[in-house]
Amino acid sequence: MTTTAPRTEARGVEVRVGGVSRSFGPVEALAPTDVVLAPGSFTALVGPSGCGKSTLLDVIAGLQTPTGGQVALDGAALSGPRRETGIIFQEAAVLPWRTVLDNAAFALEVQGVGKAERREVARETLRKVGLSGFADAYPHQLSGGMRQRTAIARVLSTQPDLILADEPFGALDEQTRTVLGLELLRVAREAGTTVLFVTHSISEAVLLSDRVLVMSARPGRIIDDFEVALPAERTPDLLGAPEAAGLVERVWQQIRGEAERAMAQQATS
Ligand SMILES: Nc1ncnc2c1ncn2[C@@H]1O[C@H](COP(=O)(O)OP(=O)(O)OP(=O)(O)O)[C@@H](O)[C@H]1O
Repeated sequence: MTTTAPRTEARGVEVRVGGVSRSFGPVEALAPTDVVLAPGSFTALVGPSGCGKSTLLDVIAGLQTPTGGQVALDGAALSGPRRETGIIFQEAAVLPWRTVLDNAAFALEVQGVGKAERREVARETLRKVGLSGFADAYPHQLSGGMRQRTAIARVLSTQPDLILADEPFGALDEQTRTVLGLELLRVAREAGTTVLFVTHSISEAVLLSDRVLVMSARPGRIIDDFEVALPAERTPDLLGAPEAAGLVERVWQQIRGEAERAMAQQATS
């Protein structure tokens, strides 16, 4: 089973979210939110459905302009999408007509990197995600987990300083998502990348993260911030440890009322 690499010197970016809010017409998705993500940290964001998690991620990605407030990366105000930010979605973003290798190299191709160089980098990232043996395969020949690994390899090929992951393993079975989550944690730590990770699974949040942020029902705001005091080397059996089980329970207690509130909201809106 995959274990976690030791943390290296962080080369990730610092993310400073200052008073960021976002409305869609009359719908206030995100209430003014402040949060700082330390360089190289791995933070999970949990909260009830529709509370504004994806909205916050999109704002940090520069894909949505906040209604109020500002995002600063290493002190510089964010004004739109940037190539150093890698985004991983639930549905593996792979191009079916390209091989795994050329999918992994795709973002570099868009950036104008020459064929030999981008293929070399892509081979290296495929090795990191355990897909070297499938470089010449096409996505339809892969399992869902392998397709998501390909999408992750594509993001890693660009050597991002920030990875934003929006329920990246939500479509996968429990065992595969645990393996892939630990892989993502390992490669992010090796590279010192800052990660913000949205998940509906509290145990996944606890297993992978340094910190778990809990959002309220819409309009979303961060109502709790738990430090995950588990050993740096993460393995699935850690979830059985009393510290982890206790933290899962505390996060769940915090989220439960919000989930009920969100469901009541959705029933009436
Ligand atoms: N483009 C949009 N136009 C109008 N409303 C939107 C838009 N995007 C999001 N919303 C609304 O903003 C709120 C927050 O949505 P968001 O997708 O950020 O929530 P979420 O926490 O990521 O949800 P889930 O966990 O179900 O994926 C929801 O009420 C949603 O309907």
